[in-house]
Amino acid sequence: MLEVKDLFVAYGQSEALHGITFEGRENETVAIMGRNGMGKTTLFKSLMGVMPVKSGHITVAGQEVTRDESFRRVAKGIAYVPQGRMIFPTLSVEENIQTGLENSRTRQIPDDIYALFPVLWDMRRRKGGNLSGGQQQQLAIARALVTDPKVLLLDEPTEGIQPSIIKDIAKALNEIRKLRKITIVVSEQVLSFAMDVADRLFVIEGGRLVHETARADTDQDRVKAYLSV
Ligand SMILES: Nc1ncnc2c1ncn2[C@@H]1O[C@H](COP(=O)(O)OP(=O)(O)OP(=O)(O)O)[C@@H](O)[C@H]1O
Repeated sequence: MLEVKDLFVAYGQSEALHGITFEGRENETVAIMGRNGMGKTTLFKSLMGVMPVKSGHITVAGQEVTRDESFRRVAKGIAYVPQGRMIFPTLSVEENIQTGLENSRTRQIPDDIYALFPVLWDMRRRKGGNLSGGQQQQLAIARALVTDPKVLLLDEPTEGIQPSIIKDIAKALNEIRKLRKITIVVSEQVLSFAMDVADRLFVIEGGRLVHETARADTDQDRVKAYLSV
């Protein structure tokens, strides 16, 4: 569903990704694990078209998106939940979700969104900025989902979120995949969360994927060693 082939990305003269290749299959969740500064955010920004690609290819459901602007990628089926969530603090929860519907014919929020995140229904008139970190994360996921993506990208969804809520987010991601059979790609530093949601795990280090493992075969100590400084 998502194919990434030999991706090179640079900040000016400084190359940050040195040939990333992986795929996310239909109805599969993959986790990209790595410490701060290893290239997770750069990878997600280049998948979403926020950062240009130097060379390589990105395809979604067989369609090339490598040189597309972000809004075209959304139309072709990618949705993005950025690091730090980036919700609109002064808009209501409902309005925040509707910003995801900007290019669709209806402003109607599909019922299954509130079924996935009942707390957002309870809070639909509140300002986004008044929600807790975990609720804002759910809001950011809801906003991404209304575009009906084939591929959902989440950059460090557990960052700054308390452990009990991390479990709720894992549950929601598993539910989303079950209902929609989409591809989910999540970047993470929390191994227990990745083990809860991902079918396959990759480790990124210094802008390269250095380790790949299926969940069932995961040597957790080995992955932890990559994640510790
Ligand atoms: N705006 C920038 N200009 C130059 N170099 C950058 C810039 N942003 C990131 N980098 C470099 O690119 C590399 C990858 O950074 P990136 O932010 O993708 O890492 P990350 O794994 O997402 O870390 P974090 O968890 O802190 O977001 C790092 O070496 C970083 O210093």
